[in-house]
Amino acid sequence: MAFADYQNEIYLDGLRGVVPRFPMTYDDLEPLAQAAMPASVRSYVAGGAGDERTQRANVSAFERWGLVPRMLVGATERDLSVDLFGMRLPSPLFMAPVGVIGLCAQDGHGDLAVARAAARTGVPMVASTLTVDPLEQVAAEFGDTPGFFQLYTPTDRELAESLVHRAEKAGFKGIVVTLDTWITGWRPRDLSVSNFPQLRGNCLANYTGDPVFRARLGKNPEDDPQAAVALWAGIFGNPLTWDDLPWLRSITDLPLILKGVCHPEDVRRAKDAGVDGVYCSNHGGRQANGGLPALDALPEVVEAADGLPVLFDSGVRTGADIVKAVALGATAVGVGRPYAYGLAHGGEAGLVHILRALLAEADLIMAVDGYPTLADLTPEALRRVL
Ligand SMILES: Cc1cc2nc3c(=O)[nH]c(=O)nc-3n(C[C@H](O)[C@H](O)[C@H](O)COP(=O)(O)O)c2cc1C
Ligand SMILES: O=C(O)C(=O)c1ccccc1
Repeated sequence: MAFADYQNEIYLDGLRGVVPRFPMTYDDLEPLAQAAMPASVRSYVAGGAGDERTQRANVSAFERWGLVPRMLVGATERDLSVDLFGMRLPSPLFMAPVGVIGLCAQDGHGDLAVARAAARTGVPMVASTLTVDPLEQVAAEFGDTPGFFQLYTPTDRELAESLVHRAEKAGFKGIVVTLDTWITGWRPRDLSVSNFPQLRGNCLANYTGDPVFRARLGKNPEDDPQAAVALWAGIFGNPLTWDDLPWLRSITDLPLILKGVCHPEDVRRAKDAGVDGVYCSNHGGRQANGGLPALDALPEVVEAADGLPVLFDSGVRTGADIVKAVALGATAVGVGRPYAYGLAHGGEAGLVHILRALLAEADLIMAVDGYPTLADLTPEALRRVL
């Protein structure tokens, strides 16, 4: 089935008097989703670092590129599939790791809903270390869609290894190590309400259920949740350096991807260290304000990667954005807030809708503009608008 068929489905429903339940644009979705979230979750999800200029710039960076249509191509059938670490995926789209996504669902089990949406759509989930439900239960919902585990590397190496080996055993197909969040950025929205969800004991199941974590705690986390949070806060952030990479590489044979890499020299060093992919992202503008939009870092990252897969996120809001990121060389393109909002507003069905809408739009743009495959989408397809 082509992704564009979603459009036909919606118009055919209309002939039966059925109007879509979910919004068709991010701008329409955002306020509805925010209204559906408790205030503490809303500020955490919506907010970013500083005055959020980088967060906004991530989005507006896409407006400075325009696709040039090609005619008489006959792009009646499109192929959006990609090869990623030897796996064939139906499209380049994936769901970026969002800690606290669990709390975005009305029933408080959003991680499981995301995993089920991944199974239904073929859009992979990168599951955060910070989930309401443990990684084993999340992975059990993936169906045939590959899933990736995002590691926040704790300072305790034995705990890090335990998390990675549990992820392997649970069937995850790759480990994404996030490098830009060993310390939390300055986030005025969360600071103004003095609320950081994890410090209130949320989304720590991967830790509290871990044998190494429990041994370190020396008692049942259930008996002393405050002690568990204190231990978590003490070991959460590991300021990794290049010297740690051989160890990280040695603890898994799964594809290893480094997230937060935006400088070409860092890409080259990552390659030398034997990683399988780099992930160009500025964490959706949540960590450091004043930064370059992630999209503007992408071309240099792709050049330095020199054939190594490049995952990308930060600011993707539309199908057009997916197409542009691919044209600039991304192998796979992630969304964060769009799917969190789809889930918050419409549950699993709302999330599936958002993914299908993004893919339908991307597919239809490739049809109209005459780029039938992702290989046709090169920087040549784009012009700078300003
Ligand atoms: C609420 C929230 C929580 C996040 N938690 C994580 C996380 O646990 N691990 C991680 O690597 N990135 C995390 N991110 C960053 C996303 O993976 C991604 O880089 C970012 O959301 C992309 O930008 P976008 O929201 O503009 O699409 C989080 C983002 C949001 C919005
Ligand atoms: O909020 C985030 O973006 C995030 O990934 C995170 C997770 C734990 C601590 C600090 C930030």
